Amino acid sequence: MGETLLSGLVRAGRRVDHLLVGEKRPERARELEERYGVAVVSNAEASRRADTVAIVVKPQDMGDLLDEIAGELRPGQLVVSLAAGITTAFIESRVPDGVAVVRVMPNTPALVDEGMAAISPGSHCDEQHLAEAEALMSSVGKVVRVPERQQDAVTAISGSGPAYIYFVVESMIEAGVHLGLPRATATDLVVQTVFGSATMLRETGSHPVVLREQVTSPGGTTAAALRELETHKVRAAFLAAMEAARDRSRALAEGS
Ligand SMILES: NC(=O)C1=CN([C@@H]2O[C@H](COP(=O)(O)OP(=O)(O)OC[C@H]3O[C@@H](n4cnc5c(N)ncnc54)[C@H](OP(=O)(O)O)[C@@H]3O)[C@@H](O)[C@H]2O)C=CC1
Ligand SMILES: O=C(O)[C@@H]1CCC=N1
Repeated sequence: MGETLLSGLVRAGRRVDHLLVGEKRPERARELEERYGVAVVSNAEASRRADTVAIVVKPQDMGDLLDEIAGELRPGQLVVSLAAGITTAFIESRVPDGVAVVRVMPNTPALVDEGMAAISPGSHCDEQHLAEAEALMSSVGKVVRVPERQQDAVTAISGSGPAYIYFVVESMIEAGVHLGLPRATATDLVVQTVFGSATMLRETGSHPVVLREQVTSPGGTTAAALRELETHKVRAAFLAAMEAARDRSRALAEGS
């Protein structure tokens, strides 16, 4: 996710001499320097020199990382965390008083500038800090502001969401192959169908039920398929899956 954000900032025209990357593995540091022309430095140096520090380590590594950089941070600086589950209160408790913290939940379509990010302010954040975080994430897609109490649900919906869509795509391609289509044909059909459907949702603004009804001819093929999806409780499965993701996000906050 960190490289996705970095690549988006570079694509969006941020000056590479205004970006610093903290990376601990030397071979990975060289790779990032060569690929993007950015300076890769220690986490401590990046934290000392940057006005905005974006943290994109796993939630389980967050405590150690904050302990490593806390001594370099100063009041007024902005820390933007992209980690699932980790609360602004947790970060604020480990950095100097007055450091502003914004919690962000991004997603991987940021790699093609079609990301969806939700941002929430911590307790020392002013409008300027929030606007800075918004500008950062706007480089790679759409941004909404949400109260922090909604971030676990956001994580379950849009943070993990791309994986559910890929799962559906994968399942439809497999079904196409079962029905006798060449795999390449099935893949083209499914990918364009998902892309076209998403574009219709965004461009018409119509409710998905309305769009679904337009496809569903009386007594036709779609009605036959949808009845099977209901029989197999796919709607209930989606609800259970997203509750599980929300609960996992909450548990990450507790360090498990
Ligand atoms: N993947 C996704 O779709 C999304 C991820 N996120 C969040 O983004 C964060 C990263 O997730 P993801 O990219 O999937 O995970 P990855 O494991 O791919 O990336 C985490 C990176 O952090 C590096 N890292 C760990 N400790 C340090 C350290 N002390 N200093 C510098 N780098 C360090 C790791 O390096 P190494 O490999 O050497 O250990 C690794 O490259 C998580 O908090 C996740 O919740 C949020 C939304 C979506
Ligand atoms: O699976 C995860 O924990 C991360 C957070 C959201 C998407 N990926």
